[in-house]
Amino acid sequence: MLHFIANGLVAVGIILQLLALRPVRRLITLLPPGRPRFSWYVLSSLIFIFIIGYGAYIPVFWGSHEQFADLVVPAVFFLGACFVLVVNLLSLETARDVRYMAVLERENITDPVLGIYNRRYLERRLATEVARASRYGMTLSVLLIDIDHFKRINDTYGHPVGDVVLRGLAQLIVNTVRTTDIVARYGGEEIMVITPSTPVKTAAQLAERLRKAVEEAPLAIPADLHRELDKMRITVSVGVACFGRQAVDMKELIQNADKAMYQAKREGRNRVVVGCAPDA
Ligand SMILES: Nc1nc2c(ncn2[C@@H]2O[C@H](COP(=O)(O)OP(=O)(O)OP(=O)(O)O)[C@@H](O)[C@H]2O)c(=O)[nH]1
Repeated sequence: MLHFIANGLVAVGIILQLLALRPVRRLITLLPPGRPRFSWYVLSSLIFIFIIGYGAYIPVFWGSHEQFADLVVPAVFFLGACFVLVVNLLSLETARDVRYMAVLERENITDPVLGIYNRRYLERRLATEVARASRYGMTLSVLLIDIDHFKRINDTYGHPVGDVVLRGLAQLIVNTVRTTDIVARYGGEEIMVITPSTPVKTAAQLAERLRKAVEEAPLAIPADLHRELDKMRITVSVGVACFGRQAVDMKELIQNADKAMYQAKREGRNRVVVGCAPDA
């Protein structure tokens, strides 16, 4: 009887270890290549070695379980296998939760139409950048970009085409600015670019480069949205503002960018207006 229990515990331990390999395999597919993934490969190799060890135990100690104390080792083997299985299942569940939370967090800060950061993130990030610029005496500029006569596009071709144009513009801006710049939707058809550690002269040059890039690169319109229209030319008006004497906080920075952008509209659109002194 003892002999049966001992070998039974070890045999179930083998099955549990084999089952424990499944969550490890799934976990590995969730992880990007790198050290954690490699570590899980190492762990699955260790489980293989355990399985071989368990398998070897049965024939080696066959018939040697005569008293109750002889069950200690098989019991430890069994509990060890339970432990490995539970840890692997929990690790998989945790990895899935973390991944899900990362997706939620990304969705929470992303505009669903434009695919860039949303207003919530913009405000949080701008507050951080203003605090950093103020604390370390660094330069900080923002660009407010608004599509000219966007209402006409919506009215003529419909809102879905308007959405595609907005998305195309957002992508063009993301591709034109530095990776350290932050591109976010400020409002309806307004996009803001935060350019940390950037003096007004450089920000103005970037604004002009963006304006020109938009003017020169017609945005593609998918055939299923509009049969006759495959490309759309748009222009933008850009307001530039900088942190410093004329804007001592986030509110003033946004106000100045807004004022400069509306001045660009008044002056005929498709232009850049810099709303701060050249030495800022
Ligand atoms: N398709 C689409 N349109 C939007 C979205 N958000 C705002 N709009 C539209 O953007 C247009 C903004 O129009 P206006 O503020 O009058 O400005 P405009 O026609 O661009 O003219 P100017 O800015 O003066 O050059 C409105 O028609 C809004 O409905 C959006 O997410 N998708």
